[in-house]
Amino acid sequence: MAAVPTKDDVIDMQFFFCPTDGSLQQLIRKKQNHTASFVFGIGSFLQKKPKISASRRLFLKTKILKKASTLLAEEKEQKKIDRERTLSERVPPLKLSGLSVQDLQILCKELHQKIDVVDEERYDIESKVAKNEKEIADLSHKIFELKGKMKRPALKRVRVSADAMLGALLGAKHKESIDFKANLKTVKKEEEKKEEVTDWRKNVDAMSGMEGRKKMHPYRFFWMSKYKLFLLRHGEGAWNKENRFCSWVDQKLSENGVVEAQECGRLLKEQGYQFDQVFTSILSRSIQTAWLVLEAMGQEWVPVTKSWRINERHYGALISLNRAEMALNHGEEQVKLWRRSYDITPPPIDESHPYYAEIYNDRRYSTCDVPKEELPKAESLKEVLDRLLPYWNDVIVPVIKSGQTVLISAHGNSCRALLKHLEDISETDIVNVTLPTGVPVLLELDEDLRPVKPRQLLGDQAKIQAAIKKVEDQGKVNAQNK
Ligand SMILES: O=C(O)[C@H](O)COP(=O)(O)O
Repeated sequence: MAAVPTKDDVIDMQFFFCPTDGSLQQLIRKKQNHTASFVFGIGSFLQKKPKISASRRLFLKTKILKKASTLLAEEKEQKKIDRERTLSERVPPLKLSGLSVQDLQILCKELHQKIDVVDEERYDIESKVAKNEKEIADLSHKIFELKGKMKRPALKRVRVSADAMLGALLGAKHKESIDFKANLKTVKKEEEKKEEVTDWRKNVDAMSGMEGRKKMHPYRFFWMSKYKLFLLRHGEGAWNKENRFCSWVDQKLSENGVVEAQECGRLLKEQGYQFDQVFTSILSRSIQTAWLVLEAMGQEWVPVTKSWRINERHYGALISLNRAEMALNHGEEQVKLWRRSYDITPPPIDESHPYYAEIYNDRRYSTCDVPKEELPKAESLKEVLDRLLPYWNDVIVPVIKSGQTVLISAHGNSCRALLKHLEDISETDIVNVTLPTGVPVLLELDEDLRPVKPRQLLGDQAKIQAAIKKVEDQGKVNAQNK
């Protein structure tokens, strides 16, 4: 029995800790009725006690996670038992004793025929699934391109009969025969029909609710890339290598990090990019990365502006701790919550923390646009975005809109926060965004700074995927501290 929940389960559990977000709770209840209602109950309980201290809340959350994990494991075990029981009912063991050679041959033939039929059905289903998946991917891509760029027509209430509702919920499937070839034909018919009605470009005004008002410029449907923006997570830092939460501790780049930054600069140069302004945090690893990139590009003269608002997320009391050890002590799911959730703030740093004095006595934090006492003591990703947005809007946006190409040499989580804002990523989906070190992210934006296409991580895609996985795995118990 698996004691540790799967990735999906973990995501489910993250939702439990957003008791103010009704839609997420519903999703959980749909997925894991039993566990969800248990945790939901405690979540509501927590909500009713706003004065609860952060450490107490953390303690309770950890307990809840453990309980939820046990319940999930029990559910899984139960499902396994049910599956085995169903299989033994439906597939009785073969009785071979007393059969002649001829009987055995006939039985073999029959079994082969059955296998052929099942195989054929499997093949048909797989093709249908692949076709649907492709269609979903195409539609998602279209949604991505359209998101935020057209006014959605106001939805009207319509009366739908129970039959029609059932049809809408179940699709055409409930009327179809189980002849898969016939189904494939049906799919084709549906597709042809869909193409007719979804050719909305031919009827742009009606579909966008624009009749009688200012017409959209036709090019709005081929949103042009007006600005290019580059985000960069600094090269590997000394503590990335040791798998410790580094955050506001001012670690320098590791040897590998230096190479990563230089390679990033060479790649950008090869691809012919030029920067007009660079923004960094006030942490050395992001500044060092910017310098190395500009040096490799031969663009050392480009102005570099620094702000604490671009700093890495403040990991509070977690600073300097080893992620794999934390996973061992608190569970991988808890570490993932701390690292990737949107609005969970880790426990705050206090004066007893070994790095408190080093951080807050550092002269650089006396130069910030907020008094030192008001600087964060721990931050969720949401809080990172809250402190980053004013700087983005007031300082960086005007530079980009003046036509300058900007590089933001920042950190894993300050980049994630900005991506969430620019790409309008949901609180649920941002959990799955992880950036590798030293890989430039190119965003192509329209005149209102909305992305016109998906972000591009520049470089060897296989290496980038492996690097992302490595960062994700840092929060696992057996993470190698290479
Ligand atoms: O602060 C750090 O240690 C990293 O730069 C970011 O860590 P994370 O990948 O655990 O968010």
